Amino acid sequence: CELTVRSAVTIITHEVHPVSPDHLKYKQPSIINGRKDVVTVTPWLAPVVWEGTFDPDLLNPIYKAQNLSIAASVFAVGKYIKFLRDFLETAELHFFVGFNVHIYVFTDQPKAVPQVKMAAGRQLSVRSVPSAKRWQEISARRMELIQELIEAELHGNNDYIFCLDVDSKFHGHWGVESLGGLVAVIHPGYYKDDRSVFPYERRPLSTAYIAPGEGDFYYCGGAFGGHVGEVQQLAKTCRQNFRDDAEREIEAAWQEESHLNRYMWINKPSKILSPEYLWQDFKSREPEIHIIRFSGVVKNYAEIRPNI
Ligand SMILES: CC(=O)N[C@H]1[C@@H](OP(=O)(O)OP(=O)(O)OC[C@H]2O[C@@H](n3ccc(=O)[nH]c3=O)[C@H](O)[C@@H]2O)O[C@H](CO)[C@H](O)[C@@H]1O
Ligand SMILES: [Mn+2]
Repeated sequence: CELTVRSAVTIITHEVHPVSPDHLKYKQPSIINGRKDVVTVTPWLAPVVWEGTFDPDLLNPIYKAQNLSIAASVFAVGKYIKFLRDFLETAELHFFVGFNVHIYVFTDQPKAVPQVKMAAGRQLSVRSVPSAKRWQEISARRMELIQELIEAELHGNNDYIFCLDVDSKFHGHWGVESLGGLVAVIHPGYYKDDRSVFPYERRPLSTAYIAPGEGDFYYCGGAFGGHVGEVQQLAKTCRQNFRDDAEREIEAAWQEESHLNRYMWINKPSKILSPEYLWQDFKSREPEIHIIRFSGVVKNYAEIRPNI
């Protein structure tokens, strides 16, 4: 697992300074006034994105000039196909509007993929995947398929990728402020908790093990992303570690989410997205959440999953 450790220098050298169009008009920045109710930078100096920390009038022109392409992967296997229409329709309204977006749908029912009208510059591709008997397998196998997708198709064609749960909808702007080398989303369920109660994998036998007193945040398995090269590394490592665990007959507490948390503990994300970027519909709104951008729908697990 420690093979995954790469020096922070590799990540920092990826970052190119932003170039602004000349004479761009936008609100004057301040280092005095701004969000005071939340932390907007990690101890390793990665920004934490909250509403009010970025200016789309400044960011959009900077990124527009780069002619970026953003991929998104979403899996809709078995009964989860029913979530796909809302996911796709709301992505049209909120997810990287005005940019080149390529959504890859992985499903065992290609014919059931809904026809959703997409704006110019946006496209959808459907990939067939077999079904599986256990939801844990479907969820964890995403890492393997994401790695293969990046290696087979994305290098050179897409700059960034986000990997998203299908049982969710967009409700608000999700755009270029979310881009970064390695991007993690803070899980909405644990961000006020002490790390001792995070549901990390706690058995030392697993490659996803995180010891008591370790860990930064609890990140979501349902949304993560970054440069395609970074996500390839992440997916490859998590897939390999999941397999190594399987050989020892151990499955991490939250499957690929546990492996992702282990990966992000060593490979610190270069940008962190606040829980605005993955909320849950059943949770009541908290005062620091000024906007909900993406949120998991309420679902009946017993009814939609192939196993309990
Ligand atoms: C919001 C969030 O962070 N959710 C994570 C959480 O539980 P969740 O309860 O959100 O997991 P889930 O049931 O939504 O499964 C994750 C994803 O796998 C796909 N799927 C799953 C089952 C199935 O029968 N068909 C299918 O297509 C689908 O894209 C779904 O969104 O923990 C899981 C651990 O395994 C994943 O890390 C999820 O991403
Ligand atoms: Mn989910």
